Amino acid sequence: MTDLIHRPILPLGQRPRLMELAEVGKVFNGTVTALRDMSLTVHEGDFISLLGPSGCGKSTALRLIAGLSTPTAGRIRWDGGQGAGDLGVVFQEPTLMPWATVAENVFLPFRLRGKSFAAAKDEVDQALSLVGLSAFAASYPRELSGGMKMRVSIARALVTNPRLILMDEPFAALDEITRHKLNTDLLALRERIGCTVIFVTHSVFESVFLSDRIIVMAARPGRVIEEVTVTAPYPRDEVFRTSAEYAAHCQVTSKALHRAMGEAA
Ligand SMILES: Nc1ncnc2c1ncn2[C@@H]1O[C@H](COP(=O)(O)OP(=O)(O)OP(=O)(O)O)[C@@H](O)[C@H]1O
Repeated sequence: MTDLIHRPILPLGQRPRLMELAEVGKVFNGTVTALRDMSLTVHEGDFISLLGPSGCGKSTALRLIAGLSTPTAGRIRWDGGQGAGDLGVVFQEPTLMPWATVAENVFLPFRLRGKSFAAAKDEVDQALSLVGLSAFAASYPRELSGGMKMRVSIARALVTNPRLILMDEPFAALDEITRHKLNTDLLALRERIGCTVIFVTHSVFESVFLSDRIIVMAARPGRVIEEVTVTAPYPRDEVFRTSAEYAAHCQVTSKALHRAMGEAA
């Protein structure tokens, strides 16, 4: 079986640069400044959360990085250039094709590139195994719970072995227990394949649990206010979630978010 590449995750400060945003801005219709002057360097292995109130430009930033929208100012640059399959995207809705099986849904990024199912089967099997859904390859989305649908969406995002996975509030619509479980599983997945993630969330608790870097943003206009580093080591699990260390990081991040929300434009 072709292995999805395992990329080693180096300690913060030693990671090679993957891509960067340099003074990136987005103005809609010449009037709405969705994002102003965002600079961010992403390193291989980073788990970065974009955290902020509604309207601070989190989704806009993600869409710009995904190439779904073009900046009106600044530049986005990938070290070594950006190739096909370098990006995987997970949205809040799993956006699965209801008429296709789980395996066919995960195969989609390859189908769009003209690859046959037979040629991609190893990767599809392995992605499904990574999200714990091997037994459901032949099932249809309607047969799955909300959490399982989201796992399919994650498998689809990582099946091409992307250098960067973008996740836009993927667990926001799920109940808290499922959300905690998927948070833990996402970190376990990261340990196994060494992926780089940019994750959009409204939740201080979720951002601290998952990330080693939290970019705190403010609205009107959308902009970065400060960066919080979460130094707690990985792997993180339910023990970490109930630890004093976790509570302390949540407090620091919460204060940063309050500063961001209190700032005048
Ligand atoms: N296509 C668009 N046309 C006009 N304005 C837009 C468009 N997309 C976003 N905006 C505006 O840009 C600002 C930032 O929106 P964005 O969706 O990036 O924020 P967000 O932080 O992701 O918010 P939420 O947490 O509510 O999803 C908002 O004021 C929004 O109304």
